[in-house]
Amino acid sequence: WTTMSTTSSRSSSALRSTTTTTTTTASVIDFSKYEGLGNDFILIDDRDRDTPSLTPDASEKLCNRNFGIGGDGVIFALKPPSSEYDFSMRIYNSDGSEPEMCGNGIRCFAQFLKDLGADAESYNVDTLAGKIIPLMNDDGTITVDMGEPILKAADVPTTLSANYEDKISVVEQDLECNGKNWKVSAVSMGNPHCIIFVDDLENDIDFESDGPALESCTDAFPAKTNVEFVQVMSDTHLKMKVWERGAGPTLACGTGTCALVIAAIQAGKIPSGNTVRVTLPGGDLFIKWNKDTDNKVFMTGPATYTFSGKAALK
Ligand SMILES: N[C@H](CCC[C@H](N)C(=O)O)C(=O)O
Repeated sequence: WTTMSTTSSRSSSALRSTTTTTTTTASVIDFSKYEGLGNDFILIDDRDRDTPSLTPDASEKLCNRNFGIGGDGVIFALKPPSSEYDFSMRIYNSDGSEPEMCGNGIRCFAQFLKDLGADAESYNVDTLAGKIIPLMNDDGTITVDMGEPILKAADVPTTLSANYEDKISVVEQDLECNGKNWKVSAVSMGNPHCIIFVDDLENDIDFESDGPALESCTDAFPAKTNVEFVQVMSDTHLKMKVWERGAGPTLACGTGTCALVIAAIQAGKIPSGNTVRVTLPGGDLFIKWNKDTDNKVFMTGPATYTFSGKAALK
């Protein structure tokens, strides 16, 4: 893909014009855009590769909403590491950092595969958070087996002390950050989440200030963290706002929604055993934690194609 720009100049001695042609050659990539409750991703078909075809830096540039395509991250569909899997998924956040997993992203990933012609009902996907299994529902939603929550403090990772159930879970522990004292719960879904329960989402937090401060509170979260502020509406309905690690304020966070339901149950704010509706800025997700059986977390929600195109790599 080249742009031809010609400039002509007229020499003082003659009216001959000289044309110099400059060409700007940049490689061009094919992409598709998908979103899950407004958490939007650039999807790249790298199914013939083991590793992403784009660097974190190129991905960050593509996520720029003025100078690039725009997105909360770039997701790569890669060949599987073994016959145990159908595909591998890798993701870069919009700041170029690489998280272990992405809940809205894996639904978009599954829809992308379906639109590329894969016709399975479910997929075994290899991720940095382990095996994740999206199931395509007849109504167009996607239910994802997100695996088991990670509650052991050292594995989240968090330095906050464990204080619950065999002293492995971090539930409503004290943390001072951004000049405020917080009650923090810490859960990982492969990626770390700092969960804070508030009485009033709109008035109890200074989101644009508290969010980034907690995200980067590496004393408590050595790998930084996603931050979910949660208001309990009923035993089966929660409301949340999310400040994501490496992406900032997003309209939805699937792993964060799973994590906050786990934290709400661990903290005794809602009973276990139900499917919980979580209202995010971008819409609702439905979460079920099989706490007393296989300990797996299931998330159900939409994944929507928005557009495809070609983009210049800068
Ligand atoms: N920003 C997250 C990754 C994306 C997670 C979120 N978009 C989701 O839907 O789970 C992190 O650095 O852990």
